[in-house]
Amino acid sequence: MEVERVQAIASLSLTTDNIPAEFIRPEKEQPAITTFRGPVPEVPTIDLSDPDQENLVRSIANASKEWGIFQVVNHGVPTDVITKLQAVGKEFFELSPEEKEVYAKIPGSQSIEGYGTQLQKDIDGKKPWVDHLFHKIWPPSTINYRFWPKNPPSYRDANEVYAKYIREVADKLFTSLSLGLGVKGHALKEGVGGEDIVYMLKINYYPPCPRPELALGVVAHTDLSSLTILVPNEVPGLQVLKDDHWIDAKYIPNALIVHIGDQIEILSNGIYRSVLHRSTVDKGKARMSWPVFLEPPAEFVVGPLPQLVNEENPPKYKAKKFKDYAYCKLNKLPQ
Ligand SMILES: O=C(O)CCC(=O)C(=O)O
Ligand SMILES: [Fe+2]
Repeated sequence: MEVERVQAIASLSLTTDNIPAEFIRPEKEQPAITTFRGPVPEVPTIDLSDPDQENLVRSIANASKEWGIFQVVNHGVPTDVITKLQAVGKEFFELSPEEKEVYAKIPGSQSIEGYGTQLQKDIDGKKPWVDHLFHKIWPPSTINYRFWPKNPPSYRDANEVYAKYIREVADKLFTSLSLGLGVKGHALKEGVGGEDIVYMLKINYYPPCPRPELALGVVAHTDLSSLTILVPNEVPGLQVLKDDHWIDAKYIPNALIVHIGDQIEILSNGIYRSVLHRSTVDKGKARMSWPVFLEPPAEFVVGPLPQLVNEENPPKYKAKKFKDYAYCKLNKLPQ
């Protein structure tokens, strides 16, 4: 069966100024109705180059407890590395449909890697306004270059360079997050797989949408990962649920957006929170984002850190292999 890409639906919709009914969210989800417009606190921004280590640890820990999301600036990834990552991803999505389909997900495969569109509708029978490309960028032994676009030719180099820098940012985050829990600096990284952590890149491509007030890009969810480190483009759209309000994360050029994922919530026994978030779409411009999901290896068991569990603080989560956790979450089964 030929899969319908949202990008193709979007080009047809441009002439009709309407979108197919399966993209119209129920009112309880429509961004025009549910986005909070009052005065709102802002997603915290953290300067990763802060020489005051204690202050850095405190800010990261507070943001992860109160928000489960923060933006980082002065993170050490050079601007041109981010610009190239964005440029080659955008060039890929601007290729012809035939050229992109070469990288399509393999039907029936267990792997999420490849170019794709969410096929199953959600409980309301609705679809998200987004296409994507998934592929691993680290460790080298896990990479399948079959899913890395050959065009543009600099795609591979741009992604390899980004992977190298983003690992340094991740290490720094894991250390601060661990120290913020009062455990050894390496505890969280080791707790999600250490050097075997899988870096899964996703590119989200949200085509322009004639009725952005009715549709959603990615619907409300928390990430399965340990951490997610995301590069957005200049079109705002990320929203987070804070104190029961959906609020916009502002676009800060060259900042990276860090999400606490489910695995860090579990390891911290609920001290850090994985953030509920979603994305909206734009009428005139394509929004894009490049999240990298830092995932434990499939067979790796994640559970609350023993250092954080005692009689007063019993474990709030079961220890589970990551693949079993992911299976239950994706199939909406109890954990
Ligand atoms: O595009 C965004 O900003 C959010 C994407 C996202 O949450 C996801 O792909 O998991
Ligand atoms: Fe997400």
